[in-house]
Amino acid sequence: MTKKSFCDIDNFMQGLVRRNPAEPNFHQAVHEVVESVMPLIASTQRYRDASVLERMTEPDRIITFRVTWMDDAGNVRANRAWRVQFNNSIGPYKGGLRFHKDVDLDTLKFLGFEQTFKNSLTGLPMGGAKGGSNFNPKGKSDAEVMRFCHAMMTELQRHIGEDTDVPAGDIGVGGRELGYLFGQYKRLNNRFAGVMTGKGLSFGGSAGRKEATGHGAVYFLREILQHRGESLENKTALVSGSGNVALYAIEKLDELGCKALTASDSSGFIYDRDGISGEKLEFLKDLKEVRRGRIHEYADAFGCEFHAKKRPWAVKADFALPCATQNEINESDAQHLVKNGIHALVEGANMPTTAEGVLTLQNGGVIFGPAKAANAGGVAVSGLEQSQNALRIAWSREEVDTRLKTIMADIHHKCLTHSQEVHGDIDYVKGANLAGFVKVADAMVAYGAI
Ligand SMILES: NC(=O)C1=CN([C@@H]2O[C@H](COP(=O)(O)OP(=O)(O)OC[C@H]3O[C@@H](n4cnc5c(N)ncnc54)[C@H](O)[C@@H]3O)[C@@H](O)[C@H]2O)C=CC1
Ligand SMILES: O=C(O)CCC(=O)C(=O)O
Repeated sequence: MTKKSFCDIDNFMQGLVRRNPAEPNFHQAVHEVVESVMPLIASTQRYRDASVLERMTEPDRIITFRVTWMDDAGNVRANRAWRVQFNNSIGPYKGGLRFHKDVDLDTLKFLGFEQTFKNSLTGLPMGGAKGGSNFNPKGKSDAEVMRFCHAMMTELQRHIGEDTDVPAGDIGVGGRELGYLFGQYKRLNNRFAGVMTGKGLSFGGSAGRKEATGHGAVYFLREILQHRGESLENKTALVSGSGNVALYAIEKLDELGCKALTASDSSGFIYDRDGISGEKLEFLKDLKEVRRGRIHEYADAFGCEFHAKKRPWAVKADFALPCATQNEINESDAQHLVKNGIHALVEGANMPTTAEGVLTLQNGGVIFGPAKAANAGGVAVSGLEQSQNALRIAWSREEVDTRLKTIMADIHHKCLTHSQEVHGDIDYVKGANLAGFVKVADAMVAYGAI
């Protein structure tokens, strides 16, 4: 009998789209990886024989469930939630939970798929997963969020465990939500175990986890620049978002001498020509982490520009760090960035640039740091939180930060060694995809046909 060959990208994608209709984000994420890894698969018999790509693009399991909770007015409400356990070849499933009105299976499949490669890049033993709900936290009271989280964990707890699946935060899931979720896990199971990361510092959380994704993205940018003999000092950057990733990217940029000029939320962006730093950054943290207010309040307080319903990509700067959400930089945004001479773009958010946007940036000579590599610092410190929980110890902030810097430098090095030269520059997209792929693929081959 002859064996089937799937080494044609279009053929492979047609099959994937047929099997997963109406999931454009998942198609986009897979296509980018397939383009990078297909030449390697074509030349590597053991990957072809083991059908690694077909298996890697099919989640191990998807759990769908209803979450019923009561709002403050006494109405019974129902939401849909999922956990996509994508691939546990190199470690227990690991990845965040997202609460946002637009969450659907397409979003969580693209995120779980990406997470598998990202977690592999960290060098730590973590598989890939993602979960969440179409629950909209906007405008909900603390008590409503608590009841929702408790109800969600009542089901989710059956499917997670420190050696099985370890969720964390993502959009709409921060310290408050993780506390409610972990508290309910502990109550239902009568055990205090490292089944979640991003926990509060007084109950098993790691120093530096809150800051890790934003700080890590800036460390990755610094690695890119250092490799070229350049630095962040006296430069400027555009940042989108004003949540967990954005706030700590702004903080680290400021610390390393680069002014963050912008921040945004779904209502628009602020443009502060003097840079977001000092008491202004503290105001923004309080506004977003504590008071949960809107971004225009920063402009009201400090007299800078607020652009309603706009994104910051037409402002001139040296670097861009999209840190809000997927596909927030399209082709036309990318053209603005190229026209304004942006030197490098590093993705803090997951897949914030459309496929056309990535091409435009790369063809326009912008150094492009993809999310899998650039924002891996968050999950890396989650991995360190798991290690600390398992050892029942707590490392200092300095210890965690040193390890984070080493991991980000190591990811940069892996990208370089796996990348190919395009347009006279290093292709970090190919480098990250290949480096992430090889480790997972080798483990899958070792296990045989399971
Ligand atoms: N929290 C983490 O450790 C990690 C997060 N990420 C990714 O970073 C991005 C941001 O996540 P977090 O900062 O954790 O979430 P967050 O909930 O703390 O902040 C999200 C930010 O994005 C903005 N936003 C959300 N949807 C938007 C939309 N449709 N249009 C414009 N702005 C929008 C929000 O206003 C907010 O400023 C996401 O893509 C997430 O998947 C990636 C790696 C780790
Ligand atoms: O810390 C984690 O487990 C997951 C972080 C995350 O969701 C991500 O890297 O996108």
